[in-house]
Amino acid sequence: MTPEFPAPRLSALTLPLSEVPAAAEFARNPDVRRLLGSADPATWIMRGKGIVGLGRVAAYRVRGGTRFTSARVWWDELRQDATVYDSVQRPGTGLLAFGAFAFAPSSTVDSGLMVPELVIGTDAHGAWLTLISTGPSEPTVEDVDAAWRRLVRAAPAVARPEEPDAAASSYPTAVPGTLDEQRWMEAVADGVGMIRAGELDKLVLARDVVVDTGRPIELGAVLGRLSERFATCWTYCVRLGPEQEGSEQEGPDDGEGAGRLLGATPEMLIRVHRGTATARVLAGTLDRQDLPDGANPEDFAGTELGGSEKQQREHRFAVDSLITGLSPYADEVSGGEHPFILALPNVWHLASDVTAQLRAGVDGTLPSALELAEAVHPTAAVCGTPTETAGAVIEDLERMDRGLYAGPVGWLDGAGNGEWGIALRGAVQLDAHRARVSAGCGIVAESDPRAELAETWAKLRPMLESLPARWDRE
Ligand SMILES: C=C(O[C@H]1C=CC=C(C(=O)O)[C@@H]1O)C(=O)O
Repeated sequence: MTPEFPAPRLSALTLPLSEVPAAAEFARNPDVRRLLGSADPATWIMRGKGIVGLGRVAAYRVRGGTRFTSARVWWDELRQDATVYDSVQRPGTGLLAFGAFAFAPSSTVDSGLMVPELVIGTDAHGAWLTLISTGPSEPTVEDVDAAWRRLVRAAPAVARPEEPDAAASSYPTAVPGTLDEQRWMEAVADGVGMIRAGELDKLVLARDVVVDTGRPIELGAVLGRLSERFATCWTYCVRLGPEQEGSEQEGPDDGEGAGRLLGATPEMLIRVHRGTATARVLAGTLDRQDLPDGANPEDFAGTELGGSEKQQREHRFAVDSLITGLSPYADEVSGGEHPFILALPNVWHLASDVTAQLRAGVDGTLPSALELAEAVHPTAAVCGTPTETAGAVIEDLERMDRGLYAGPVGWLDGAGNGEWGIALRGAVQLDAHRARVSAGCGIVAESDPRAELAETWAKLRPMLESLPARWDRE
């Protein structure tokens, strides 16, 4: 596919936020959630820290089996030609792109990268701002000030979204997407049959629903709600371009926001910070709504998840697939032997944190976060074991193009650092007020279709409850 722009010549200037006069008020409380009211933000936020991108200076969109490689080639060219002035020098400073990649090589949905004009980042060490512009001349502090005034709408306080409507628990506006509930349970039963027949060990089957919120989706409110309620997840949002999945018309009249991917994922596919790779693998789920009256939540999760041989096995497949993908790039991979229980507001998961010290390749460079995302995607948390068999069975049984759901979403910088989550617990906007929301479940020999259906609702809930949110701007 032709790039939206060929790799342009870019210049980037990164400064500590405290050196940007126009950002003085924001710098006193640099919680990046305060930026969510700006137009069309790209986000990667956890506990109020992370990265927000505004505006765009370049984008690359691609489909097919070489989508990762093509995007890497484009990014390499762009970063080699760029002039970067970076006085902060931390992961995420200097040149940066947000990106999202389709789950399957056969997807007809675009994958790609997009480079924002302004990047505001915070980590444990402080806050910074990067202005990226086209052309070889160094951006000045005046340029940064002007871009801030043009692009940023900093709210005085963190978004305070309304509590969801009590009626929202019945999800009156969510209608089945590709398969209705009955047909999806039949697909799960078919999958269980194939596993029992020894055709594969594990399979992740997903389904989609379409939500019409009945009023324009207020993006800042939705992201604000997700990032507050799911503070320990990564709130992601990226729109690669105007003509994407769900666009019913082509060109500038596309439904507003069509193709935007957003959500709050608990699963870190791969993070690379200065030569160390980390991942948070999740598989094995328990709905918090299943907690019996009067039961102790920790004890219940410990017994039902930690003590379940079925859940542990489902989890092990996911960890093993991650380690297999990562091992060729690392001297040592550790973690995953003793899964822990991750408590989220809607569910508990079995979780493993895996760490690897990366090894330089034959060209003497360390693998980048995007290279590793390609190497480990798709893990058995979203596909199955063996990977190729599971991928083919998924296409056959789900009967849908997953699009960006369950693919890598995140960011990368010019030094190879980056964070790529798995696009779970999210939605793709179809137009101003409709979104497609997807969720899936790991299926093993003992899986029960009705229980798996209930699990998909538990995983759909975060988005379904967040979409209709309004933002109290007072
Ligand atoms: C595939 C999804 O979740 C994965 C991540 C955590 C737990 C999972 C499970 O227990 O099935 C899934 O592997 C999803 O949220 O759509």
